[in-house]
Amino acid sequence: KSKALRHLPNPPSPKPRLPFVGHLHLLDQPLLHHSLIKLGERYGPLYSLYFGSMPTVVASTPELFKLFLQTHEASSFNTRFQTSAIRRLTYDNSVAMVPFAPYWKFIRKIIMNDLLNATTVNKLRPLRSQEIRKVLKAMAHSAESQQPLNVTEELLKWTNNTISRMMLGEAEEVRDIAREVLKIFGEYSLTDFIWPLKKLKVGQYEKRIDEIFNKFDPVIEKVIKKRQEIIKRRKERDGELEEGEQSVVFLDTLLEFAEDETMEIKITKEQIKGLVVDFFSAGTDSTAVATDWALSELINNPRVLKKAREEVESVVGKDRLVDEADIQNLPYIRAIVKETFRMHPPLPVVKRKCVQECELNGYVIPEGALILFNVWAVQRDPKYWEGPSEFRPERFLTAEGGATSIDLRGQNFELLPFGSGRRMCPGVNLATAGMATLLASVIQCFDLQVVGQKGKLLKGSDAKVSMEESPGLTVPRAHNLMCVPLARTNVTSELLSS
Ligand code: HEM
Repeated sequence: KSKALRHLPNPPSPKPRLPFVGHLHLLDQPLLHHSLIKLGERYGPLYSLYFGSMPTVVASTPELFKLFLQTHEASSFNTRFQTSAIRRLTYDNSVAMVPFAPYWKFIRKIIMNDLLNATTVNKLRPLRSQEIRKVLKAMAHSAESQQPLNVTEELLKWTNNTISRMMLGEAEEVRDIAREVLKIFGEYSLTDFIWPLKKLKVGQYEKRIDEIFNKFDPVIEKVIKKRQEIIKRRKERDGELEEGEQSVVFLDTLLEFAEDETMEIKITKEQIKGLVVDFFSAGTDSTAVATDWALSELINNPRVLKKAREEVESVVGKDRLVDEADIQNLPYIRAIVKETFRMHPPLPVVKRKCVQECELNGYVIPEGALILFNVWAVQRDPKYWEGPSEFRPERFLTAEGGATSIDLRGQNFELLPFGSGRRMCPGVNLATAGMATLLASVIQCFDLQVVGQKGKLLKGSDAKVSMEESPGLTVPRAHNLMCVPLARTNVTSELLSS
């Protein structure tokens, strides 16, 4: 501790702290957020742990979130902690992980102004609509053949295809290898916390990282070469697009910036590759998992589904498919999205790193500490939410049916599924718009009949989906959502013939 703060304690901590593992043995639940809640019952809303040799501080009230992510963010909590898998597979250039330094500012500005800004995202609306139609088409096929559909898998394909096409102009090859990258990001690597293990490289973890890297790199190199050719040809035609060519491809934008002498920083190929991995890892599973939770809640809450369907039918009708532009007129659907993120944040524990020692609520937060914000706990806390374990979208609506002022943009500290502050998620609009459109389209076109574990259709009050969680990079439902959709509208037959 510095001299100025020496008189202050660290947040309370369990005793004893064991050699090498620190307090890791106390994480005795399969999911981190549940272990942290259990420890919080004993040590309060702000406490410290050692993950191996890594000092870790856990916070779990909106007031604390605000202190960390607003009051002290700029000076102390502006960076994240990265594992060795993330470092290697993002070419040590993940925008999500790099320190709060000129490169982060530069690339974050590009993301906000040139990639995920409203105009660019709008230009890609037809692409997103095509990808939603693919999901609906798979449902229509399943409805016709009466063969169960793995909806969870379709949703993952949907988000991977969407991000892949927006980013690279194509989907297939990169998508599969990107899934492997994500899988290893999600694995809990003890080698990163317990230093003797680092030397032993236990569990072949590092070897697998290298194998995945060696598989991923040539694929992305090939895509980059292809895009460079396309950019060259386009320049020769004075910027005119080829027949059927996508109007925006993020990779093209980035490659053009790399050639642009007037840019304040010259972005390198490694940095571009890092950003590609970032968008896959940040934007695919998270959106698919959240949508899966939402559909499951709708299946388990027929009252909510009925109300949502009434809204879609009165605003859009039955003769045309819901479009992303309709979402602004569907407040109940938007409330369903918020309620899903409240109950099932795909990242239940938001992580930051303390880069400068800091006093907070009478305690010292040490430099280098990993900070864990237990967003899941706050979003289910009866102190902040009435009937927190009930799926009730109405809580986000006024008496007149409009939206309340609580949103997902990091200003309401009791609801932070996308984080808050300077490093808040830049994909919040893209993710919520896509999710709302997909939900409204499914609600409009199908009834999802649930298939149970034994492969039989579940009927009446048995037609419920398990809400058990499973661990990973994001927190998905433990079981795949298997359904036989039942077509509700003529739009479905049009889907099959398209
Ligand atoms: C349901 C979907 C999503 C959820 C729940 C989610 C959640 C989050 C959270 C909690 C953070 C950390 C925020 C913080 O530390 O305050 C984050 C960061 C980030 N997200 Fe998302 N995200 C989602 C979708 C997306 C999408 C679609 C993209 C991009 C296409 C994206 C790109 C990023 C990036 C680049 C960062 C790092 C930002 C930085 O460090 O400056 N996310 N996201």
